[in-house]
Amino acid sequence: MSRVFVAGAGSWGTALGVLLAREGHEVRLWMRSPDKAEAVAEAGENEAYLPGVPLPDLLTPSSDLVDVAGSDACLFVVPAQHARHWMEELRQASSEAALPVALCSKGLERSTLMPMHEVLAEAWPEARGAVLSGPSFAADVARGLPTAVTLACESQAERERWLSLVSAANFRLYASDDPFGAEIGGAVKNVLAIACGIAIGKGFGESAKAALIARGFAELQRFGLAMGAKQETLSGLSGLGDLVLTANSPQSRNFSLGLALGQGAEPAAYLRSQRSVAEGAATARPLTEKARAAGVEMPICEGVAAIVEGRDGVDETIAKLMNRPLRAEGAGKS
Ligand SMILES: NC(=O)C1=CN([C@@H]2O[C@H](COP(=O)(O)OP(=O)(O)OC[C@H]3O[C@@H](n4cnc5c(N)ncnc54)[C@H](OP(=O)(O)O)[C@@H]3O)[C@@H](O)[C@H]2O)C=CC1
Ligand SMILES: O=C(CO)COP(=O)(O)O
Repeated sequence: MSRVFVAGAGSWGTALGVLLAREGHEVRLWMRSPDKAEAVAEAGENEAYLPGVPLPDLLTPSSDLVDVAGSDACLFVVPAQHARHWMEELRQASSEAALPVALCSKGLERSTLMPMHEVLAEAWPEARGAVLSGPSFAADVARGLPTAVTLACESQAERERWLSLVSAANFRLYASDDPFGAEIGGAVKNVLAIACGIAIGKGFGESAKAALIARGFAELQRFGLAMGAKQETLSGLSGLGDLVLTANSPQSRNFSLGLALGQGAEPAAYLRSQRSVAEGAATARPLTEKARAAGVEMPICEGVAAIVEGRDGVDETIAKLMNRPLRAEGAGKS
């Protein structure tokens, strides 16, 4: 039995906390609001983010960051744009402990264009980072449905510890030594899922969506390889696997955002109306900036960035994509 601190009590943090507590681990599920922690404890359920899932006795909701100090490991599940601040707070609360931290958030930091493991290295340098990412809707995992994800970490010993800590009967972990590749897949697929939602929202049909998935995956690979990710990671669970899940399901917040935009919703108003996070909206611009700086073309992601930031309309963006010069297929350069 281990003591695990789960930082972030949205749907994914809650589902992971429930999973670990069902496996017999002692879980602190941290949320920033003391009132919410009290309400969740009283209800025995996180009604706002994961309704209908009873919290096991071994899971304690808490708003106290100092609980991280006595923990054996930390799962970090705070949305990407708020990650740095809370990593710094956790560092302080843990007295700069060299704690194993599995990054479970999927996005790039807008102000620095950094993936989460680079943010962690700056904000909490003593922490021993790993990445947990793959096709896994919180509600599916909480219901105990069969799921498989990637656990990526450079140290083999650390990987093995994570595998034995987080694996459960219906939650299968595959090990990888490529944390950067695992993170890239999760960040890029969210942006591509918005594009697929837009296509369905516009009524373009399944053929258009399949084309976006295939050409979007070419973008994901181009970008990932240029950044040093491994091909096998990009075409594994955390890359292709998560793209297939997210780009095909209204259960995805990113796909749903795209669906609404395709049906005419105004991006900023839609995003303001949602309690849940659609990480692709914030990641689209840093992703395309990073790609441009590396000389990598990502026309679909560029289009999504322009739409979610209100720089271009859906119809103009689609016309630009369809009128690009004809070229050979393949991940290639463009
Ligand atoms: N849901 C899923 O199926 C999966 C999600 N992920 C990833 O997990 C991460 C968390 O997403 P998810 O659990 O779905 O989140 P949800 O959309 O379910 O909930 C949003 C969470 O963000 C918190 N939050 C909002 N603003 C802040 C802030 N300023 N500081 C700290 N916390 C804040 C909210 O807390 P509050 O209530 O206090 O506002 C709430 O806990 C994302 O990166 C997502 O991509 C990964 C795999 C699966
Ligand atoms: O990352 C996810 C599933 O793997 C969840 O996707 P959404 O954030 O789009 O809901």
